[in-house]
Amino acid sequence: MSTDMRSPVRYGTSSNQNKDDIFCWRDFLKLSCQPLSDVLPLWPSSPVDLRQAVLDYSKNTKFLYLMLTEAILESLELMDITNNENENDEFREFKDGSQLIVVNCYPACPEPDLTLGLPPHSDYGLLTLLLQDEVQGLQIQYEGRWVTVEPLPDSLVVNIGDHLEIFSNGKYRSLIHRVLVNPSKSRISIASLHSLPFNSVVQPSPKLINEDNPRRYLDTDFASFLDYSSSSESKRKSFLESRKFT
Ligand SMILES: O=C(O)CCC(=O)C(=O)O
Ligand SMILES: [Fe+2]
Repeated sequence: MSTDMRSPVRYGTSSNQNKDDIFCWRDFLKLSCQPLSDVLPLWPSSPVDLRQAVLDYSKNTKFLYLMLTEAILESLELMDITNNENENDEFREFKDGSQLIVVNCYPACPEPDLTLGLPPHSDYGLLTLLLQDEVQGLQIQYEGRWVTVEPLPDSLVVNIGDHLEIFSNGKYRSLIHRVLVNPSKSRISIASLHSLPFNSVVQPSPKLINEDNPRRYLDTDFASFLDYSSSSESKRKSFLESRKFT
């Protein structure tokens, strides 16, 4: 139950149990995935098949993440995927980035109207690949309304995170979402969060900035995110809002 946000294995309750005045109805296990050789021995050894299952899952989601990343870079005209020679710096950074597997459990809640599984937030990072079970709960904010993301068997939900909004200078928008709880059923979701390497500076791609498209976001890094999260300003404004030029 480490309070250190950089700790490679963390479990806990709510969103941030050290800071939250009111707890959310959620338990979580967070497993960092790199460098694998360092972190694997730190992952829980029980149940016995957990390490192998997470390992397989992280490799397969990373593969899918890279396919999506290539398509996104191509859509931004930053990469030509028909040309294999053209492995550019952007793609290399996306590939060498960090991956975090988050297992969320939202127990059945006798008074679901009094709490949330997770409060409204956007994900820190580039992309999140989310597997939800058959119980409803996830909602996204769309045109000022909360819209339920219906669970579809054998499918993943792909969420855009703050890094991709900053990197694309606002062409891709990170998505506000929240989780409701259920009066009779518990719900489990598994999120694979993909970010740039921990030490990199996230900034709008210089190739996307020109006179018609001026830079819209400040540079940012993981340390400033952690500082912001523990500051009092974070109660009033999201991290992403704090990175926008006004
Ligand atoms: O449980 C869900 O459906 C969403 C989880 C989530 O938003 C997160 O882990 O950041
Ligand atoms: Fe999220």
